[in-house]
This record gives sequence, structure tokens and C-alpha cells, in this order.
Amino acid sequence: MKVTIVGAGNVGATCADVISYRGIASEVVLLDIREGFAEGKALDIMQCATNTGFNTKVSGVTNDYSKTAGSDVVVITSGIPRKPGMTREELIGINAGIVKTVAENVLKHSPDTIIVVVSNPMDTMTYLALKSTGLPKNRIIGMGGALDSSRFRTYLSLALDKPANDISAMVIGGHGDTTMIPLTRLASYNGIPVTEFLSEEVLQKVAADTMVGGATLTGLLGTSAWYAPGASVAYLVDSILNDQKKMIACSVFVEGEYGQNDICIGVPCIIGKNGVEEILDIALNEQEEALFAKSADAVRQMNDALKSILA
Ligand SMILES: NC(=O)C1=CN([C@@H]2O[C@H](COP(=O)(O)OP(=O)(O)OC[C@H]3O[C@@H](n4cnc5c(N)ncnc54)[C@H](O)[C@@H]3O)[C@@H](O)[C@H]2O)C=CC1
Ligand SMILES: O=C([O-])CC(=O)C(=O)O
Repeated sequence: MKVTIVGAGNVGATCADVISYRGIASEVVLLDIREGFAEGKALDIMQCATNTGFNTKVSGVTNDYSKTAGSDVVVITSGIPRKPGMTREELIGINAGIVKTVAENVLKHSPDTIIVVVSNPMDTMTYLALKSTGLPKNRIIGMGGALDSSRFRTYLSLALDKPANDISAMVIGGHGDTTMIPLTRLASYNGIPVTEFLSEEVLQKVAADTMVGGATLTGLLGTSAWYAPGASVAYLVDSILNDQKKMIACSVFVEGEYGQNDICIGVPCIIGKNGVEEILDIALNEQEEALFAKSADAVRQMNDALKSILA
């Protein structure tokens, strides 16, 4: 099973590292435009093999898409990250052109691949990849909800002082500081609603911290995060390649689900060997419905901005 990761920067290289040491794929190709950069990252990761005990073949190439041929999954992380004080949406001008070109290039060599879009603003870049390639909607998946949900679970675990893996919780909606929706009502500690243990005030603080999770790290690090993003992509790729059919919140094209059409936005999906195998259209309460509609409007506005950028 072969995975190509376009963009060998912080997120791309971390993702390659996790995919390798967890043995998720037999082959990983890193591709970057920076001369020698992907080659260097790949060699560095390969030299972990004897100490961490994996057999994945990792290679790097400079802009040579022929080496990506026959990839089962292609992850797009190419583009610029935000700096402190910026929103993800501000990256649209540069990243749109990069994502469009990259998606077209990878398909020339891997016509049957499933594309995972990571570059920001992710929901808009996913929509762009879908529209510009014309691929069926099950084969274009935006990664955001997996990361936002892991941040939500982390903040819940800190508030509860219990292990994050004992906590089940999900974030839906857009992957933006103001558009994501942590579903506090449905969060549980091993099946027990977290509302049994946490006050409404604490839950609201957890939700607020989750929403600005990426911005907080960008402020601390000077560029956006990579360990949790890379691991989240690997988790998603694992579910595709190994047909795990995990339920993961992903940005996918909706046709009527959650009352929305013609956008890519975070919703709970079953992810398996065919990519998006099912969208779970669960009932939201009135307040969540209103938040989802507002989030969808914001995502739609960014999609509209694409038209002038790509014109
Ligand atoms: N969806 C999500 O949850 C997350 C999204 N991101 C986004 O992922 C993107 C990458 O972030 P980082 O890895 O931190 O940035 P980075 O700057 O470390 O890496 C980006 C890489 O893309 C390469 N690149 C640029 N144009 C390219 C092209 N045309 N072809 C091939 N490679 C190209 C650059 O040379 C660089 O090595 C950003 O847009 C960031 O906002 C980051 C974290 C989470
Ligand atoms: O915050 C950013 O710009 C990168 C990202 O999407 C995240 O870490 O959630």
C-alpha cells in the first residue's frame, strides 16, 4: 500500500513519520518543491527504521510526480501555514493555486487514488480539489475534524483529570477558529455524559479552548502545529488503507445532509477503503443546528472567494 504526501514540511514529514513507525503503509513517497528537502526528510525518517522497528520504504522527490505513480492515498499538505495573529482563511490566496495544481498533478499518475486535503483553509481547499478534479465525492476527504476532536478530547481529559483515550467526543462544522462546533452535549467519559462531572461553565471553556486550539499553538510556536495534525492525518489514512471503517469527522461534500448543499464541511463519516463510505446525518438540537447553519454560511463565503482568486 502506497501513500504519497505532497509537502514535506512540518505536517507532511510528521505524517510520514507516524505512518512509517506504525506500519500503516508499505511505501511512503514525500514530494516537495524545495530542492533536496523531501529527500532529506525521507532519509532521516528511514534511518529510524532499525531503532523503532518498521519496514516501510520512505523516499523523497523534488517535484517529480512520476515517482508517486500508483498511490492508494495522496495527502496534500503543500502550501503556507499561518503565523501568529493570522486566520487560516487568510492563506487562501497562496494555497488555492498550489492545491489545485498539486491535485491535478497527482491524478495524472494515480488516477484511482483517494485524496486527503490538509492545506488551509482546509474546507475550501477540499471543495477546490473536488471541483477542479471532478473526482467522485467519496474520494476527496478534508482532514480537520480528526484533529479538532483530538484537541477537544485532550481539553476534556485535562478538565476531568482522566485519560484522553477514555473520552469520546467530536467536533463538526468548519475547520476555523469561529466555525468549528465541539459537541459538548454528546461528549462522554466511557459512556457517561461528561455533564455528570463538569459544570456548564467548565464545558464552555473547554469548547472555547478547542475552537482556538490551532491559534493557541500558532501563538506559542510561531507557526502552526504539526505533531497532532500529522498524527491525525495518519489516523485517517490508516482507516482508509486498512478499511477500518472508523467514524471520523471529516470535511466532505454534502448533498442535503445537515440541511446543506454544495460545500465541503466537517460531518461524521465512516472512512474505509472507498474513502467516505457513509455520512452520518445525526439529529442536532436547535442550538447546534443554528451553529451548523452559521458555520456553513462562513464556509460558503470562502468558496465564493475562490472564484475571484482562480479567475
Ligand atoms: N487541516 C488541518 O487540520 C491542518 C492544516 N495545516 C495546514 O497544512 C499546511 C502545511 O503546514 P506545515 O506543514 O506546517 O507547513 P510547512 O511550511 O512546514 O510545509 C509546507 C511545505 O509545502 C511545500 N510546498 C509549497 N508549495 C508546494 C508545491 N507546489 N508542491 C509541493 N510542495 C510545496 C513547501 O516547500 C513546504 O515544505 C498549511 O497550509 C497549514 O495551514 C496545518 C495543520 C493542521
Ligand atoms: O492552526 C492552523 O493554522 C493549523 C491548523 O489548521 C490546526 O492546527 O488546526
